[in-house]
Amino acid sequence: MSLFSFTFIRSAPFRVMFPLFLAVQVCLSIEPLLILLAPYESLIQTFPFIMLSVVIFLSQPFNQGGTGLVALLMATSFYFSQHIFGLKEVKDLHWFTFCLFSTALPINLIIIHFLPEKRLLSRFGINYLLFLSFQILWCYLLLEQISSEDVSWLWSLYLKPLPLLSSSPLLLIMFSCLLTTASALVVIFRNSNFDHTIFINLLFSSIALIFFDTPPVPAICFSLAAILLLLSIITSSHELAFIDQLTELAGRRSLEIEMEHISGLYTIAMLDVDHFKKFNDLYGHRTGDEVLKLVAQIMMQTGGKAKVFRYGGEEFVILFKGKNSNQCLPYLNELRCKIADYDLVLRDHHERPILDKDAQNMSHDTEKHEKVNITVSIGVADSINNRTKQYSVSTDEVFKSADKALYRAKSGGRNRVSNLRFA
Ligand SMILES: Nc1nc2c(ncn2[C@@H]2O[C@H](COP(=O)(O)OP(=O)(O)OP(=O)(O)O)[C@@H](O)[C@H]2O)c(=O)[nH]1
Repeated sequence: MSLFSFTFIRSAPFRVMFPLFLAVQVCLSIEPLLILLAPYESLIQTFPFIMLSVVIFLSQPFNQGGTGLVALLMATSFYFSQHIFGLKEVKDLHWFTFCLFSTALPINLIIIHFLPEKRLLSRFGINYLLFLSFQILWCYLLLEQISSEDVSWLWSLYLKPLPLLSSSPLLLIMFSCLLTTASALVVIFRNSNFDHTIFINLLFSSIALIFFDTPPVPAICFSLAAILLLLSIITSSHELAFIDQLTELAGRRSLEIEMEHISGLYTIAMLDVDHFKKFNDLYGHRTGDEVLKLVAQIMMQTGGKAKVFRYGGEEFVILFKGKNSNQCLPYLNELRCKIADYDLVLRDHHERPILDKDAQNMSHDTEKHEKVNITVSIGVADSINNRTKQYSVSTDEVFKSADKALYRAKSGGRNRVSNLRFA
């Protein structure tokens, strides 16, 4: 996996470590940052709004409504924390309301995470915006009602800071850090785009809370969160366009782009799951999907620096650059054997929908052991013209040859690799 590939940027370690690295850099460089950014104070205060507005705007055409909602929440929180409640004398009513907002921000991020539909202009999005307005109104009314004595009482009991760490109440910092840690674990174990979005915002709002009285640190934190949100919109759009959602392999569009730029010596292998229609009919479409995922996982381990793509349906393509088809055969035979030897344990075989006559003849033993084996056929061709010995075969012709070889593997009895050089 290359350091600059989208696969690396989408990986769970990168998604957790990169924002953490930036956050640590901010914490360690506060003094130089204060000096460096002093002349640009007003720009720094405006920058989060500019970036978050860009995120809100782009979230709509890119169909990333959840990210738009989060950006709107971050912009609202930044506005209230900096322009209304922030930096007033400690322990007064404004400070208390700032604490309320600091608690509300992580809670709201979690609420957005659990919204069933995360589009800004949907029933849930609009209801959520109403709920957000209600929270602001509630804070306003509370501020009107509560007295300084009440705040002092709360302060002495619950809102004590740890001066060595921050002027913010320790309880709030702990709450925020706990949610951030939990969301980092969710990214590590599940690694969805939206988990990542929530993690970024929890992390940077926690840092902003710790350094709330050291401008421009909160503005830097909100700006970094916005920049990472933008990056997240780009990577998830790339994912939708180029990655197959079921198998998580590169999709057909990625293959087309790869083939537009390919030249010289290369080999194409087309792989097709045998009797997959019967498999679907026998065990159900959902089990069929699981099989495709499994085949994809095994294919990802193919040796010889192979690049693996889902071509469509139950067909996959393997690309070997710099190798002729003979050099690729050992890797392909190893892959074929690995798939054939894999004992697939079926969990819901009782729900099988159709038992057609041919399907009953498939090699399975599900009644006793709930185990089944699948096989694949592979057709191979390379870019060497057999007559001239030059790498002059067009990509279309290599594909046609690989397809022909696949047909030969199927008609030859399946579960085999057939090599066909273009002549
Ligand atoms: N579960 C599942 N099935 C799919 C998917 N895409 C295509 N299929 C099924 O794959 C089957 C392909 O069947 P065929 O093209 O007839 O080929 P086959 O049954 O594999 O037979 P041979 O290729 O001759 O061995 C069809 O039944 C499709 O419905 C998918 O994403 N999930």
